[in-house]
Order: sequence, then C-alpha cells, then structure tokens
Amino acid sequence: MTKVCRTIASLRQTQSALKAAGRSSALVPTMGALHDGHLALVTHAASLADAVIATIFVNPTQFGPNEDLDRYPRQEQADLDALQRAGVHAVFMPDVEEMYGSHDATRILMEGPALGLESDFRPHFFQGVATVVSRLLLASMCDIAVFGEKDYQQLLVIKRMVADLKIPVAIQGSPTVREADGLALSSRNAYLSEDERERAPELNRALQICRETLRSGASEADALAKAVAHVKAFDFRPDYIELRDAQTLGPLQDLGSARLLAAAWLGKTRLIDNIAV
Ligand SMILES: Nc1ncnc2c1ncn2[C@@H]1O[C@H](COP(=O)(O)OP(=O)(O)OP(=O)(O)O)[C@@H](O)[C@H]1O
Ligand SMILES: CC(C)(CO)[C@@H](O)C(=O)[O-]
Ligand code: BAL
Repeated sequence: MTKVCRTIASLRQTQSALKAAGRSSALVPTMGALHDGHLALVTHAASLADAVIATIFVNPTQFGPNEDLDRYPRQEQADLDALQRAGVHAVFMPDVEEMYGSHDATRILMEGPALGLESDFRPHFFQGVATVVSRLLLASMCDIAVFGEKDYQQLLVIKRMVADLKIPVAIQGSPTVREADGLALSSRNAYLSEDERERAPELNRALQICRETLRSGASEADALAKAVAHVKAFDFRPDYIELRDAQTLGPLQDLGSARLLAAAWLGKTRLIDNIAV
C-alpha cells in the first residue's frame, strides 16, 4: 500500500522507518500529470534502491508570471493510482504552504550549467527548480534521486547544485521516453491540438537531421540552420537550437562530446528536446 505524505514531518517519519529497517530509498520528483516517462523513472529508481518515494508538487517558483502555472494539468487521484500500481513505497504531495510557508525568504541562484538555453527564455526557472529540489532532497534524505534526460539542462543543474552544496544524495539521469513517432513524452503534450500533435515529432526530426548533417562533415552553423529551417517549415517558433558540451553545457570544444538541445513553440505549447551527438 502506497503511503501518502502531505507534510515534511510525515515524509521524515517514513524515511526514518526505512532507515531503521536498513532499506535504501530513491526519490522521483515530479509535477504530476504522470505519463510513461515518469513511470520509467520509477522503474529506474526501483532498480537502484529498496524503496521508491515519488513527489508530486507543481512548484510555483519555477513558473514565470505569464506562464502556465494555473492551467498546468492536475490529476491527483489518477497519479496516485498509477504510482500505487507501479509499487511506489510513498508519495509526497505537499501544498504550497508546506513547501514555502508565509515568511519564506530563501532561494538558490545557479550559474554554470544554468546559464543560457532555458534561462534565456525562462529567467526565473532554474532558481525555482534548484530551490524546490534542494528542499525535496533535504526533506526526504533519500540515498538516490532520479531525473529525466528529457530536461537535460535541469539534470545538469541539479547535479551541479548537489555537488556544490554537498547534499549526500546520488543524482541519476534516466533516458528520454518517446512516442513511437519520436515525440518526447511530456505532461504539456496534453495542450497540443490534433493537428499540432501530428507536427510535434518534427522537433525531434530536426535534431536528427542536424546530427546527420554534422556527421556528414558539414559545419555546425550549416547543420543548425538546417534544423531551424526544418522546424519553421512545420510552423514551430524556435526559442533555441544549440550545440553545447554534454558535460558542462559550456561552449562546444569537441563534436565527440556534444549535446544538441532545442526548445520551440508549436501554437501555445512550448516543447523541449535534446539528443546526444
Ligand atoms: N519523456 C520523458 N522521459 C524521461 N523522463 C521524463 C520524460 N518527461 C519527463 N521526464 C522527467 O520526469 C520528471 C518530472 O518532470 P515533469 O513532471 O515536469 O514532467 P514533464 O512531462 O517534463 O512535464 P512538462 O511538460 O511540464 O515539462 C523530470 O525529471 C523529467 O525530466
Ligand atoms: C524537478 C521538478 C520536479 C522540480 O519542480 C520539475 O522541474 C520537473 O518536474 O521536471
Ligand atoms: N519539466 C520541467 C518543468 C517545467 O518545465 O516547468
């Protein structure tokens, strides 16, 4: 039976009981509206630890004033049922008051891998993510925490933060789960109209075209221009399509260790994707 914890006190009690029984634990933080990408993180987490703790919290501090905090999909009972079926030991689902209280004054500012890419278009984003993830890690004190490569920059930002703050949790990345046509699963895919859903895989296709073009010996500029032209042909409005160093997200030194990352709008939906080069 999956235990539902709505307070940090109850989460800490759950963790104390696991530790007393000598059981290791892995955390899977989410914002809910769960899909098979999230469930793959749970399966990955279960392969690494004795018990999995999932979290569901739509974190207001990572949304900008004109973003989709209010319309972000929320489906608490369906999510709990899915996590129960997946054999999750406990689910932490706090409210905003529990995570931030009314006198909250602490935020984590990130540089390094947080610079550029998402930050150029969502300047508040990594401050909100780092702030909430540090709290989730410290509240749960799990041995391991698992994050998806779909949000590749977020994964590197969290690894950097945990290393810098010396939080004793091992951060593990998990591969992107895709639809058969290549579209990365994402809770925000629910915003797509039928017509947009048909065009949505072209973002991933553009990244593959860019990679093939690079491998055939073309310049980075030509390969990126091809990817931009491809998404524009399908009426995407790209925020960025960039090649970066896969380990640091700094400027690319060597094509052998490159990551290709993109974000683009399709109608009112912002999609992100990335692949190894
Ligand atoms: N397709 C996917 N494959 C692997 N991991 C994923 C996938 N989609 C989301 N995740 C991971 O699940 C965790 C929770 O993500 P989140 O709840 O924001 O879901 P999401 O589908 O990314 O939502 P959004 O559409 O808001 O970006 C993150 O670590 C994220 O990287
Ligand atoms: C890591 C996270 C749960 C923090 O709110 C969120 O950014 C997400 O779902 O990727
Ligand atoms: N999946 C990352 C969370 C966000 O975009 O707000």
